[in-house]
Amino acid sequence: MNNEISNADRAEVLTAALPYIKKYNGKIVVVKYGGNAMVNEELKQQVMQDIVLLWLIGVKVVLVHGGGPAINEVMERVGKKPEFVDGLRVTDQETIDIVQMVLSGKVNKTLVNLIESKGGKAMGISGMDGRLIEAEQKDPRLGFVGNVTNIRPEPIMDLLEKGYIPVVSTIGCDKDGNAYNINGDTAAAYIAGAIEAERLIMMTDIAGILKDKDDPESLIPQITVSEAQTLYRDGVISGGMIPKVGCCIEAIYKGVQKVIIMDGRVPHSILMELMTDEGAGTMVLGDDKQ
Ligand SMILES: Nc1ncnc2c1ncn2[C@@H]1O[C@H](COP(=O)(O)OP(=O)(O)O)[C@@H](O)[C@H]1O
Ligand SMILES: CC(=O)N[C@@H](CCC(=O)OP(=O)(O)O)C(=O)O
Repeated sequence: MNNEISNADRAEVLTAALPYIKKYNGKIVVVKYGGNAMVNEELKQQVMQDIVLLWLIGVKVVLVHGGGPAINEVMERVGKKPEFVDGLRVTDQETIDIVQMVLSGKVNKTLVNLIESKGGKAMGISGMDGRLIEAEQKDPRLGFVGNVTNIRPEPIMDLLEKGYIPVVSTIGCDKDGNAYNINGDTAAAYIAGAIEAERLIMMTDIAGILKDKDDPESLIPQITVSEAQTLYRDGVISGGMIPKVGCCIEAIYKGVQKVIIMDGRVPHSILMELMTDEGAGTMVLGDDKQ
C-alpha cells in the first residue's frame, strides 16, 4: 500500500464505503469472469481478493467463470485447431471432454483454491452438479454446444445459505446426462436471472461499451436496453460485444436489476463499481430504471 496514505485517510475511505456496504449486504452479486481477463496471474489474484472482500462484508457472491484461452491452449497441445462459429466453439466429442477437463478441472479448482488461500470459503461446481444448468443441443453443426433450457437455482442457493462462494463452470447437461459446452456469458445471464441477482458483473478485456471500439476514451457509463439495441442496429456494437450485450439484456428481462460490463484487467474494478458513486465500466439497465 502507498505509504503516503495516512491512517486518517484509510479510516475516511472505510467510512465512505459504509453506505455501499449496507446497500449490498445480503444481496446476490453474480460475477462472470472471462478467460481473457484471467491471463495475468497478479490481476487474477487481485480479482479473487476483491471477491473475498465482498464476501467478508456480507455480499453473496457467485462466481461464474469462462476459460476460452485455456481450452484453446490444451486443444492446440493435442493437435486440435479451435474453431468458432459466431463466437461459439465447435465442440465435437473430444472437444467436450477437453472443455470439461479444463473448465471443471483446472480453471474451476484454481479459482476455488485462490479464494480459499485469500481467506474465503469457496465450493466449485459445474452446471452438471445438482443439474444446475439443464441444456439441449443448440445446432448439430456446433456439436456439443448447448442452449440453456432451465436453471435449477437450488445448488447455488444451498451453497450461499451455507456461507460458500459458489464457483461455477459452465457445463450443462440434458436429461440423458450428455454434457454440453455453454458460453460463459449466456450461463451467467441465465444463472443471475434464476437466482434474482441484484447485480451481474461481466468482466471482460475492454473498458465496457465504447462509442468507438478503437477509442478507450469513448466509454458509455450507462445505457438502457433500448439505447443498446439502437447502438447494435447502428453497427456501433459489433463482434464479441454483440452476444455479450445480448446476454446483459437477457439478464435484465429475467429480473436482474443492473448489469455491468467492465474491464477485468483494471485493478479492483469490482470494488470501484460496487463501492463508489462513479462506478466502473458500462451499466446496462432496464428502460424503466433510467
Ligand atoms: N462498441 C463496442 N464497445 C466495446 N467493444 C466492442 C464494441 N464493438 C465491438 N467490440 C469488441 O468486442 C470485444 C469484446 O468481446 P469478446 O472479446 O468476445 O469478450 P470476452 O472474450 O470477454 O467474452 C472487444 O474486445 C471489442 O473488440
Ligand atoms: C460454446 C462456447 O464457446 N463455450 C465457451 C465456454 C468458455 C467461455 O465462455 O470462456 P470465456 O468466458 O473465456 O470466453 C468455450 O468453449 O470457449
